[in-house]
Amino acid sequence: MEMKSPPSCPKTVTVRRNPHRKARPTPSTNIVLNPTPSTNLHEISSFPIDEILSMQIPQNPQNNSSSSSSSENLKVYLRVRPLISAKIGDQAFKSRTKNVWPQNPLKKNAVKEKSAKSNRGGDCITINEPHSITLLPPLALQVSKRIKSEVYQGFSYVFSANSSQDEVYEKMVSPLVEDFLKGKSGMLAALGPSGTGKTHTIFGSPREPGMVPIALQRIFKRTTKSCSESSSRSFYLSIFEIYSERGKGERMLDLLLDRAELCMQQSTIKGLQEVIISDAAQAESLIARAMLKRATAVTNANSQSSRSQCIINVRCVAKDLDKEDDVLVNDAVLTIVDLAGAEREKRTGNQGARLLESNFINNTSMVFGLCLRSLLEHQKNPKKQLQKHFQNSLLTRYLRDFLEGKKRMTLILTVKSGEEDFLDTSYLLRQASPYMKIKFENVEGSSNLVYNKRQVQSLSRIEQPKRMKFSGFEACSIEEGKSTGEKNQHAVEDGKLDIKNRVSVDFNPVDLAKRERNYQITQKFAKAVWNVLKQYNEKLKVAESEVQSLRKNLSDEKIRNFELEQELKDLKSCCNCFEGSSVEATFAKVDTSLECVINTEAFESSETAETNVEVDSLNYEASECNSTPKTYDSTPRKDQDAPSQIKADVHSPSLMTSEHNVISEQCESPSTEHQDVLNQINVDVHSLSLVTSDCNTISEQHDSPSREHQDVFSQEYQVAFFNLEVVNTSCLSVENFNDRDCQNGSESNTATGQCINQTSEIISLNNEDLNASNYWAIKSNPPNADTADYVASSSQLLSTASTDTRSSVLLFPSESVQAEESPNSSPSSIKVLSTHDCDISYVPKRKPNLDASRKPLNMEKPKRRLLPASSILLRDISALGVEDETEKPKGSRNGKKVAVNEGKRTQGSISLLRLLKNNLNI
Ligand SMILES: Nc1ncnc2c1ncn2[C@@H]1O[C@H](COP(=O)(O)OP(=O)(O)OP(=O)(O)O)[C@@H](O)[C@H]1O
Repeated sequence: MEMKSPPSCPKTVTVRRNPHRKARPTPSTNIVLNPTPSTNLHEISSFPIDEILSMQIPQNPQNNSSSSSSSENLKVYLRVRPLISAKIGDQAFKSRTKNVWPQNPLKKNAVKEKSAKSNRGGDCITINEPHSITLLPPLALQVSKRIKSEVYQGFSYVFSANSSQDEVYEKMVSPLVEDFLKGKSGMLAALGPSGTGKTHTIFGSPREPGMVPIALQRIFKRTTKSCSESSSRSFYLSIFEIYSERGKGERMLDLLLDRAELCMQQSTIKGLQEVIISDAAQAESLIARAMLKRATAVTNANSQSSRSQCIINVRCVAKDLDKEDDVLVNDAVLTIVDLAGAEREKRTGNQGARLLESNFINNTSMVFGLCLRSLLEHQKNPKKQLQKHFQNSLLTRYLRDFLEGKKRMTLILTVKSGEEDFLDTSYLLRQASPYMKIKFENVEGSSNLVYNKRQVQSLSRIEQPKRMKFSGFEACSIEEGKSTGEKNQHAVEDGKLDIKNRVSVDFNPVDLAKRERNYQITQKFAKAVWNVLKQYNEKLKVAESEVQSLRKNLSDEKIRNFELEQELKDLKSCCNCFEGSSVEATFAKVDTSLECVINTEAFESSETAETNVEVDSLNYEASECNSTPKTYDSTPRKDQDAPSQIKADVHSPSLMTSEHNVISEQCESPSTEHQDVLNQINVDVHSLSLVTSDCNTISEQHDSPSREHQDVFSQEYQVAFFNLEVVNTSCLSVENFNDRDCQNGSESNTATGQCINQTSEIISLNNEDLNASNYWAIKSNPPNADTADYVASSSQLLSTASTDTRSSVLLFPSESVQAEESPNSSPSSIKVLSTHDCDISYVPKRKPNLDASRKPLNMEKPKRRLLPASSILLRDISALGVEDETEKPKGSRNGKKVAVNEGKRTQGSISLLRLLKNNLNI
């Protein structure tokens, strides 16, 4: 929308009450009429969804340690038992055969032959590197069964036949012991065929102590160095075996308590005696005595073959809380299991009860292997349920947490490298090689034994927000949490798991990492959404301010448009205004002429009297015709405001100022055609005394909409001073012109009456002081009784003043009033106060010089006829019975200015002179 400048108007006519309004600058937004996108706002960045989803959750160092432990695969070590010479083997065989069941002579010979062959043959195991071996089948098998060599790798370490016990301990058991001393529970299990050195590795011999003695020595060696640790910890030793005698079921026997029968409830063993151990020697002694109580037997594979599963527990108990490090040391158990070696009947040649024992041993080994397999499959495919094979054996039930991957476990496979051991070795390695892929998701490793209190609190806090709404992914996590919670509940019922175990059950590292990542993503997402919403909110506020400013501009433009339309109307009516102004100018000229006539006549009529009137100047300031847009008409205006100001300055020894300001306002209906007329007449009269009389008359006319034409409300005060006789005599004639249709002019009349009163007072004072005779001729048009009262009161004042001064005042009602109101009212309104010394000042009615051709609409409305005062006077005089032969009202016709010919007197003046002469007896 483009703003158009208003049309140029004449300066003398156009009054711009509402000047140009410039477009308001919109606050801080550079808003224009055609709104464009604001440039001061930065563009809202796109939502960083990719950034959020691609973020990486930094891992907690503690979690890293735990994850390292949790991601630790099952450590599987391989130890190859050295080959024993035939001699030694024979001696051993001879010595062992004493303790075994009676052997079948045929089988006995067969075993001897095979052992002799194995001793003669080479090794079937070739250690490629510390982590892999190659299993070579015997030639017979290669030929007959086309069995090829097998490579097994992935072992944590492969101990050769030359490896010492210490080397095995350092590389395999020492980490467990260290963790144990740090509070981490762990298990070491020896698994392998019979006679491959499991018992030798675990317990050893006096000359070659096994892992348990070395561990005890290392444990107490460490504790004795630090008095604080020894004083704060205590170690308990318990040894029991699971034995199946003659296939009658499994039994749990306490080896430290003379093979006392034990029972298992859930995962705990009731009645198990724990012997506190204070040093390594004591522990070794206890272990030695326990080994003597263990069930062993002589088999063809081993002269002293273990017939039971032996479990040794070394438990560390923290005495008090280390307050300095704020570390809570809990119980840690180092579990070492010496399994009974699997036996093949062909090799062992067992029969009877021993064969039943072999079944039990093989079954236990098989369950153990099944548990590990199930754990491995479960870890590969979490949807696959973890088979509860552990329920099939006391051993696996006891080692449930380990076999379910909740606790760290280490396996050592023992094998023999003889050719006759190829099948057993191959079977073991085939079964155990997948175990190396088993991962222990064991948070217990980091938090089970030694963990921070704050960590427990943080984990508890993570568990709390169950009221939060989770997505589908987290809902699955919750379901998993519930399942783990149920499991944990069982553990609580068992009374075995402590708080660290419960924590490990509820929060595995994978779930925690996922939850942490989801939480971080959700938090980032919420922050990003919040930032975007804030940006949009700011942009919305700016847009609202723009809309408001645009609305304001629109309203301003509407107003301006309306004003321009009004000005256009004013301009259209301006032409008519010029015509009206000419009419008003004519009025003014007529008045001026009349004034001159009056004054001239006054001079002439007061020939005998000493009249001294000095009129320095009569300034008639031109009437101005200003078209003011004060009134808003929908119809073209025909008459314009015609404020006229007439100033008459009359210099005299004294200054008398009479100022009459008449302000009239008309609130016109759309049908109004005439506007306000403001006439102000300032008369400055130099008189004897300084008298100032201000009369302000305000009249308002409220025209009914039905009236089509309005009369011009005008007030004119014409003042003429006549100084009569000797002393100054002031004769003030005030003529108030009111239209005949002015029905609501009470205020103006009232004000006029007040003005008259004031003037009367002034005159009365002058009369009293100066003893002068004043002749007042006040022609007014009282439309109501109020004005009449004022006139009457004024007449009274004047009458009192005129008693001494022989003055007469004539009050003339307007002709129209006389005509419309009542014909009888005119005599009543005409009061001859005095007939003595009458000096008449008359003001003829003015009649606008309206040309019918130029204003046809005004033809219907009553014209303002300005009749000469002489005609009115003659009419009044005729009412008084004064004869005037030649009198004929000679008013202005058709608005023509009455020419004032000083040399020729009008009929009115002649009649007036006659009347004055008669009254004054001149
Ligand atoms: N690494 C080794 N060095 C020297 N001798 C060993 C080694 N391993 C085993 N032996 C000897 O082999 C024989 C059998 O060992 P061991 O009893 O430990 O086998 P095992 O696996 O426990 O058999 P079983 O399962 O029947 O109990 C023992 O006499 C033992 O001394």
